[in-house]
Amino acid sequence: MSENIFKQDFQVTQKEREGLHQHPGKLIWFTGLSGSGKSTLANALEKYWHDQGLHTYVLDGDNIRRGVNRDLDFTPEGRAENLRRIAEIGKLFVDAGILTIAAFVSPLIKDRSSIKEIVGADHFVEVYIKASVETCEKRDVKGLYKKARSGEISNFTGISAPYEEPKKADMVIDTERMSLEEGLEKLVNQIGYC
Ligand SMILES: Nc1ncnc2c1ncn2[C@@H]1O[C@H](COP(=O)(O)OS(=O)(=O)O)[C@@H](OP(=O)(O)O)[C@H]1O
Ligand SMILES: Nc1ncnc2c1ncn2[C@@H]1O[C@H](COP(=O)(O)OP(=O)(O)O)[C@@H](O)[C@H]1O
Repeated sequence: MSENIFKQDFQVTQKEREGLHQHPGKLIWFTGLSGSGKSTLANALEKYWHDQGLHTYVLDGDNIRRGVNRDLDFTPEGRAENLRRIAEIGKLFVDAGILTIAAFVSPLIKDRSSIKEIVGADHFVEVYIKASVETCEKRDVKGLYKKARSGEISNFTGISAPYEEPKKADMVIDTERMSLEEGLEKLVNQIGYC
């Protein structure tokens, strides 16, 4: 099948789109436990950049799983396919010259390495949104930890499924030690673009 499919090039290139936007296309990848602060920080970062006139978009776990990836579960295979598709979607957004923030638990090192490979290291920034299981469980924003403890939800990251901490993240935002404002400031200063 794939030997009969050819890459089609178009006149307008990624570089030209980036030139028009006056910033590069990037995939800023947030990984961390449920409740660590990924969505909160993604929202704050997009709002900050958008207000500076930059071209942005957020890909978020819950939203993608309610739509394009609604057929996938939380088994290791389901998560790997979820993340593979998101990496391909992220690659398209980068090609469109957009500063894209992806907020996914993405618990396994091997899956995060594959994402980086698909998107390309030059366009990829890995950010570990760090908070302990204990803190996330205390926050329990959606009541999912309670359900995981009672066995109502299986394969729940941090409780009944693993989370592998990044060993070499480009950036770490520790939401137990930093306020939302401090986390946002660190992201903006270290990633740049404004
Ligand atoms: N079993 C299990 N484990 C982890 N998370 C669960 C699970 N079941 C449902 N949820 C909710 O789904 C959100 C995580 O989806 P992701 O696509 O980010 O997960 S993954 O990257 O494929 O591991 C996650 O969103 P966040 O809380 O925003 O992280 C949860 O709300
Ligand atoms: N420093 C912080 N940075 C981000 N969120 C924080 C911080 N401190 C507390 N929180 C709270 O933690 C919760 C994180 O929830 P959420 O952003 O939905 O996490 P995730 O998307 O990782 O599941 C929110 O209720 C948020 O207000």
